[in-house]
Amino acid sequence: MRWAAFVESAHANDESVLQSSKKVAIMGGGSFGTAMATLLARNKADLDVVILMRNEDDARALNEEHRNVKYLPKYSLPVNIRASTDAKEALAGCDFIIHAVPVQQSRKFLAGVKDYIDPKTPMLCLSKGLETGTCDMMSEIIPSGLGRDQPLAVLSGPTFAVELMQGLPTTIVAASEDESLAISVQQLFGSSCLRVNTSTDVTGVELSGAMKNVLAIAAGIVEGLELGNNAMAALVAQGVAEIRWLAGKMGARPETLAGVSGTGDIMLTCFVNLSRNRTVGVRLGSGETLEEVLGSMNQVAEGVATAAAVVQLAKRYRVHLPVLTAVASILDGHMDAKTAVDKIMHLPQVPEV
Ligand SMILES: NC(=O)c1ccc[n+]([C@@H]2O[C@H](COP(=O)([O-])OP(=O)(O)OC[C@H]3O[C@@H](n4cnc5c(N)ncnc54)[C@H](O)[C@@H]3O)[C@@H](O)[C@H]2O)c1
Ligand SMILES: O=P(O)(O)OC[C@H](O)CO
Repeated sequence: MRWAAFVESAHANDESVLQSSKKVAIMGGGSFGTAMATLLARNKADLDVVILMRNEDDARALNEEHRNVKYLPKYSLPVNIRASTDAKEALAGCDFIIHAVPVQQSRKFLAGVKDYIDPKTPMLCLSKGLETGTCDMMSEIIPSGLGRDQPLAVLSGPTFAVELMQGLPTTIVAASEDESLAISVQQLFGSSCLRVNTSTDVTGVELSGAMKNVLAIAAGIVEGLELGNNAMAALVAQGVAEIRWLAGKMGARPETLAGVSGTGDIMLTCFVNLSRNRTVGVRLGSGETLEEVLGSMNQVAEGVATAAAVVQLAKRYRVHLPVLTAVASILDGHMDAKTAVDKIMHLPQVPEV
């Protein structure tokens, strides 16, 4: 992560990508899709920012009231944001298409819209998680769902949607195997309230964004069980190591895991009550069932589905992940939270390495 003033960059504060862009579509009209749409619309007042929604009533409400009434009702949206339920119209002629559909629904969703997407249009993915069954990352789901390679960047970091809406200072990482695309994303989104760090470590950025959601559920469980601050700090440190062990074996770079999209997002999601994944954990630790928790939420907590994929990957890559595996066991009902803590505390005493 390089925030130093002395870092020379030929691209620093270059707004040419933003200036040449005329239309951007966002697939998925939830809280994060809406927040990132808002940043773009604020960056350029005559940019056509269209959110592709499923529900006619939600789209009409957004167009009439300039608010996302379901997910971010308190915030008024810039007038150059509009909603559409017509995928063909929304996705035609875009400079960029942003993907903000939850991970488990993405493959099917993409197969349904692929014919309306120009194969040359860069896709920018905001979704964080792993697909159950396949264990695929979004950088694998997107080409598979579209049935072709598409220019792709993934965006991940400590970025609560509501704080973006409030214009609070935020940093995100844009990762692409194509460095010039990552730089384009930086130029498109960069502003006085959003720093965009570029990276070519797609695997590192995606895996840390996906696995931190599982760790945040664990942190929430510790909170809900009232196990104290010592336990919380030890749990998160152990979880960070487990993410490093698995992601490292899968090709992630250590400096990515230590950076803003790794440690930064882990700290945010594990320690701050705005996190939906942490909230799931708090409620489970307080004695609610998973059915009760999910039944009362109208937003996605990606860590719930990703936990099972992490267990499969741990087996595939032969790494022992006691904390992340325990989360999956609690979620699938094989173990209660107190037993999981007891089991972890009775693991063999080990050297700190
Ligand atoms: N909210 C945040 O602060 C935040 C921050 C960073 C990343 N993310 C990630 O962004 C992704 C989206 O999260 P969100 O917060 O916008 O979720 P959300 O729960 O607020 O909204 C989900 C959106 O997806 C749509 N959707 C659900 N199933 C769909 C389907 N089958 N087809 C089409 N659309 C469907 C819903 O209608 C809704 O508009 C997640 O992967 C999340 O982890 C969220
Ligand atoms: O609310 P959560 O737990 O889905 O977390 C949102 C973002 O991923 C935080 O960066």
